[in-house]
Amino acid sequence: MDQDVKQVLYTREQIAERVAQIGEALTQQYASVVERGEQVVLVSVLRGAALFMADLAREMDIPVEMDYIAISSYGSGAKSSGVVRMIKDVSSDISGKHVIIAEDILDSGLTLSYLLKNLASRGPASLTVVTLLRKQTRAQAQVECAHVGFECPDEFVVGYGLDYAERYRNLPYIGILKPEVYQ
Ligand SMILES: O=P(O)(O)OC[C@H]1O[C@H](OP(=O)(O)OP(=O)(O)O)[C@H](O)[C@@H]1O
Ligand code: HPA
Repeated sequence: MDQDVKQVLYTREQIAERVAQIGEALTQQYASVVERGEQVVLVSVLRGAALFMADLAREMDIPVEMDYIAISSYGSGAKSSGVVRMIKDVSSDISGKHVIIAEDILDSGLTLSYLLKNLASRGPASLTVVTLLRKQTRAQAQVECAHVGFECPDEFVVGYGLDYAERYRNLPYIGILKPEVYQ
């Protein structure tokens, strides 16, 4: 897989360090909520963000529920189809809970815009977005993020959960995919 990567952007160590920082910040941010006996739920957007959430959850020193939602808009291509589809809903009722959406990448913003609207309609106590990567692209729907791991260049990236046609998710680092692989 390494030979298909043009440039490594974030190493395994850099990702681990940043995820730990975000986990610590969230622990502090939600400490009072937990003290009041309210529930915090981490929602991972499958499939890409599964690795990020698994690592993030272990960097948080407060009790959290873990749930999963599956959304797809890229299919097997490198461009958003523009049509966001929910493939799997969360398993539990999120009303009255503090929801933290853990996403791997904010690119066009379509996925998160859809998700925020959808989850907000269920009456959570609060709704926050944490994304590991935010792409520096001009055409992006406005999505407010509580934490961004890295501001990433406008290139197609893979690894640490991010795929191209279901490949490269298990790369331990994040890198730019060689354009000849997807063009
Ligand atoms: O901001 P956007 O342009 O909407 O792109 C971001 C979304 O695209 C990818 O998901 P994808 O649809 O490829 O599904 P996957 O997580 O299963 O790879 C990625 O994991 C994000 O969820
Ligand atoms: O750059 C990307 N890589 C992988 N999946 C993605 N989904 C949106 N942007 C990307």
